[in-house]
Amino acid sequence: MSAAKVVARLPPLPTVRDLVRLYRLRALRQLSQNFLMDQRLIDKIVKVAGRIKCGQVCEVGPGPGGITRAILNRAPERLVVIEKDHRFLPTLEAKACENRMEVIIGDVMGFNMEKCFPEDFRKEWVDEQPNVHLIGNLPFSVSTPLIIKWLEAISERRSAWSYGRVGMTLTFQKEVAERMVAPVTTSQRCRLSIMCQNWCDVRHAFTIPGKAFVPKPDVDVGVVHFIPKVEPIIPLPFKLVEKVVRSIFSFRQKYSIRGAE
Ligand SMILES: C[S@@+](CC[C@H](N)C(=O)[O-])C[C@H]1O[C@@H](n2cnc3c(N)ncnc32)[C@H](O)[C@@H]1O
Repeated sequence: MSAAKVVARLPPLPTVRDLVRLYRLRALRQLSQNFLMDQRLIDKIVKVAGRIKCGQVCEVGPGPGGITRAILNRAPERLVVIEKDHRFLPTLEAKACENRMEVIIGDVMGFNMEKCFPEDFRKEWVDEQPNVHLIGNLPFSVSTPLIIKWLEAISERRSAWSYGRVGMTLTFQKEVAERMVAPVTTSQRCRLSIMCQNWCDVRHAFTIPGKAFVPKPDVDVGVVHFIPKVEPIIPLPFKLVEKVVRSIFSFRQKYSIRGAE
């Protein structure tokens, strides 16, 4: 028998017309609905997350499920998705039926993320590295408050975060992504740079042009990868670091010192 290469045949990504037809969908601006339609870029985001096979994954804002499908293709042990817009429920549930996937319809802002990761998630550790991931093409409207909330969870080593090792692959407005990774001497250095870099190793993996989304946002998008540090640079409580950094930057701003936020 010839060793013919078996290629998994996946249905094509929904086109904008499909989306409109399937959900009678109008992208909701208030939910920052900009859908990524480029399969190559979707795969690239999931690749940045690293080793997902047999891991625990949580996706925020799956929408019609383009990234969800790319995650499922990498065979995680379990995937939990959290989506606020109930119009996506039928499509997401259809995916969930065939896979180890759970769909939660709700607001991620008020959601206790620890619920996404099971008690025994430590079983997934490989060479002392847990295979636990948080992935999301985040809604711009809540992306910065969300990362602050998750950094606080990492700093307090809460439940699934308690070992401080949940890797995060998330999207932000390109400018915000650049500020997150800004080194000390640059003008982009701000409060967010210090907060992110204190608890995580942060990398701006790549930029997605606005035109890759439907509808097209006014800005380009940066994909940022966070690996929580085992120990923070400043080993103080989150709120205290936040307060100190805030006052330093408001001082810099007041006296017009370069690099103030
Ligand atoms: C930028 S879109 C990304 C959609 C899809 N993942 C993609 O890449 O094409 C953001 C998604 O997050 C959802 N969303 C917005 N606010 C949310 C919230 N507070 N909680 C959960 N999901 C939210 C939106 O409905 C939308 O599906």
